[in-house]
Amino acid sequence: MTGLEIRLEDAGVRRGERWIFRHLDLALSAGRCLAVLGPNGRGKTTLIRALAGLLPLAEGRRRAPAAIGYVSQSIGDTVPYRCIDVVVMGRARRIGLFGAPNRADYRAAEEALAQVDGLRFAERPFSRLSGGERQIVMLARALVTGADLLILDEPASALDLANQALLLSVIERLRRDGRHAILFSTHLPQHALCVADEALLMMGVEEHLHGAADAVMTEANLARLYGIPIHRTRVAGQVEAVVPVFLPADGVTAP
Ligand SMILES: Nc1ncnc2c1ncn2[C@@H]1O[C@H](COP(=O)(O)OP(=O)(O)OP(=O)(O)O)[C@@H](O)[C@H]1O
Repeated sequence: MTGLEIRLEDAGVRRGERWIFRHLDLALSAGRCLAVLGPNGRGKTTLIRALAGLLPLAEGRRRAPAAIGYVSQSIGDTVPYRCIDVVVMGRARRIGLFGAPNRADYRAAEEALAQVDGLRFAERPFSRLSGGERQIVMLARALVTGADLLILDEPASALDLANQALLLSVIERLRRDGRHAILFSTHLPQHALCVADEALLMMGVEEHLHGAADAVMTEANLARLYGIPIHRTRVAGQVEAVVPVFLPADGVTAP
């Protein structure tokens, strides 16, 4: 374990006159993984940007390490570089303002791409990748920072099922090494159940349910969070899926 910790105390962020969240307390240390859940527009990205130090708090306190591996939700499609160069940019803190990346930086970038099964993208222009492919490259860029704290905004939003599994295995491996703290937002509650120790449910501007993922993500809490009936169902061994309950209006079900 390291002394790594990110912490928010009684934190609030306002957009104009409107509070996005208030009175939010959060602490995450090395070896832990926290998932942030909430419906569209509830404030997950706002919280993540505040945690990453990209948005100021209107009230409360933030304590965070200087180095953060951050993957944003929106990834520009105008970046004219090869993917390997995009990943190397994650070394900027190590390289320094006036330095140039060396062979070791490129080797580290290749290793990071290999970790996410993305080596095949290395020479391709980032701007010509699909949304999911870009997400994979940006994950490699967060890994290559060497930062102990990773903050990932909906890292699975564009990933197919195999790459979702790959992402979860990367998160799980980082969590288990005891050096990293990982915080991610998601619209896929089963991802939280798979790899997160803790979950934060953003129920409302001033209501945040935070606790052990399994304990806080009850069907009742998830139903209240999303405003629809939700089932947690065991699909394989300890693995659980979380599904919305949807019945077609005409009562027809698939054969
Ligand atoms: N730059 C901005 N100026 C004003 N309001 C903003 C700005 N960015 C976001 N908001 C508002 O803040 C609220 C929270 O947005 P945020 O992007 O944090 O939600 P989210 O939970 O991440 O949503 P989603 O799941 O759809 O990505 C939304 O109502 C949004 O319209």
